[in-house]
Amino acid sequence: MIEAKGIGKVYSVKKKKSFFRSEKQIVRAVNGLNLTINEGEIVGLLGLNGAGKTTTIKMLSTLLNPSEGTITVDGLDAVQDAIQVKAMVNMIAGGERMLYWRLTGAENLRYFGKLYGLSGNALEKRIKYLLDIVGLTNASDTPVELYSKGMKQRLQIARGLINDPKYLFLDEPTLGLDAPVAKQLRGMVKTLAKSDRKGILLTSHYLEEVEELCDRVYIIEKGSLILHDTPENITASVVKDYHVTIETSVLSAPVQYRMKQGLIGCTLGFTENADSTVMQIKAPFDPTAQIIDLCVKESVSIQKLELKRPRLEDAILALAKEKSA
Ligand SMILES: Nc1ncnc2c1ncn2[C@@H]1O[C@H](COP(=O)(O)OP(=O)(O)OP(=O)(O)O)[C@@H](O)[C@H]1O
Repeated sequence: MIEAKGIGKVYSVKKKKSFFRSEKQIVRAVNGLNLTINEGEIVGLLGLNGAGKTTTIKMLSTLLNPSEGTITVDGLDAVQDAIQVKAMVNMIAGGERMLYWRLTGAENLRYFGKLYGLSGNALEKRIKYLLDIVGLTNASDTPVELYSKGMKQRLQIARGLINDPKYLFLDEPTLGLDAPVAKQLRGMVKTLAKSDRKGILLTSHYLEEVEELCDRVYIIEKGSLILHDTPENITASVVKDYHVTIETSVLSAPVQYRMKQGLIGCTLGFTENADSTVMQIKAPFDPTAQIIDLCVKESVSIQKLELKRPRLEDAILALAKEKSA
């Protein structure tokens, strides 16, 4: 398990006051953060730009020392035992950083493998295995500058796995990727956690991705934790309403009345068209089954039904609105 206790990071930056004078300024990027990542678990780290996500990941991956607090990785201290900890973690950033474009895919992995002390047969076997699992075997001898965005990102994943880390930090892994490529990558991330039992920390601005992948989510603002729970609980605690829009055969006034009576706790609105009625239902629970039952009972034919359930995105937007009010 990775356990961060009360971690903080303070940057000292020089700000120019005039042509001759500059002044030291303190930026508190992370402030007293507690966080855990277990094996086989995908944990999300969310926050607006500048909230402190990258700084947190850099501290967890030993690239930066915390100014305060402690980080342990399976009981080892990330500062005192940094060499052992480095071998157990790795980071994959989205976009096109951290790869050498003139080198081929295999050459990139060879370079990074050597940085982790791998060599000879063991390194070649690892490169072959990784290129295979990310589907780049046929492109292994092609320079990375000729790769598509999706291929580069798959190579990034292979690079992040070169030292077979137990814990992986993914900073915006699907940034700028087309929907099918992003979906394929999400599948890979799930397999890494659920089959290979790696502990994963993920930052992403795509909240649907976070909702799909993450077991737990930390939301930070200005370096401090504001919420920590499962995506389902966060959504349920902030957004209460389900919205159903249903288009049916024309509903007479008595049927509309019985619908209102039957859907206890729901708010209903009706719009009459020439040959159909559109019902809009708002409810603090998913009312779909009840609506269908009522339609069957009243011999009403359903032409279209659309359910909008509360989403993590709605919850985050509501939280942001609450904070700025
Ligand atoms: N090297 C640095 N020197 C000084 N200040 C920094 C440095 N790196 C980050 N900061 C500041 O620390 C704060 C947190 O930045 P950080 O990059 O960790 O946030 P983030 O949540 O990853 O943001 P984004 O989503 O934009 O990547 C910001 O105010 C940023 O300007």
